Amino acid sequence: MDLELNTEEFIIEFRHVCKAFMNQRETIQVLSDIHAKVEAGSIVTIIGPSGSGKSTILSLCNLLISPNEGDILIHGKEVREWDIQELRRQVGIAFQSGPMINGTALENLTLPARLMGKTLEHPKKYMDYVGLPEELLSREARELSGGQRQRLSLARTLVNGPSILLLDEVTSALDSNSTFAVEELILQINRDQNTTILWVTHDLAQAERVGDQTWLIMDGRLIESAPTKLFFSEPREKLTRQFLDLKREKV
Ligand SMILES: Nc1ncnc2c1ncn2[C@@H]1O[C@H](COP(=O)(O)OP(=O)(O)OP(=O)(O)O)[C@@H](O)[C@H]1O
Repeated sequence: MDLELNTEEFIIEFRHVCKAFMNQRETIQVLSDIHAKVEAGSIVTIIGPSGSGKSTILSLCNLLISPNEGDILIHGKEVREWDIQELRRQVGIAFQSGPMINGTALENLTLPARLMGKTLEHPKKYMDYVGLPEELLSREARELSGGQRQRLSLARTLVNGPSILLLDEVTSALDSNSTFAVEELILQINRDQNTTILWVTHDLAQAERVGDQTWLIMDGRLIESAPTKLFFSEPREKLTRQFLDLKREKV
């Protein structure tokens, strides 16, 4: 993995970002005036009700979709000014479903390197990182269990040595042991390489365990952004207190 230490203070900046989706009948406003900064090397956990716009925030950061209004700066440069391949090398993304191409686990793992015209030197290292046995490399990716596929997907994201990692519910398909192992792995990557992480999760305990900063998104708005410990112990906003109370009642 490349070791690229970030030296700037803020690695991601959202400047009054709005996103709407249009279908034939209507325009659906999904994000409204998201204005926030992310410190280099930090882990931001993003929580909020289903459909509130959390995944949309991630998709904007590596230009899977574009904002309708506002700017998103990555390393100080607006996303739409980036060379798309370079942006996606810098900004890795991993999803809950761990989508795979047809082929072996090795072919999946080496895909990002091959797309960059490179060879992946030590595939076993990545398998070790994510707690998968080397023997799985020769297996068809579609034959792997959901949990194994997720870990492979995460390993594949790490191959380019991204300075930013976007994680969308990456542990929700895993059992609790695997969840802790993957969390530990992600924290290790964050520590070792100063990787900045935006981590969408439904699991409040996880958000509290792993976050430096936590954001609550509701109805496409950033309701509260605070250091994680404070966010959970002394939330400022009434909506945050209500959301946390509701979620805790359900546990
Ligand atoms: N490509 C799209 N076209 C139209 N609507 C979309 C599109 N992507 C997302 N949406 C809508 O935007 C809203 C926010 O979706 P998003 O996936 O960001 O929410 P979320 O907070 O991540 O939800 P969940 O926690 O359930 O994953 C939803 O109403 C969703 O239906």
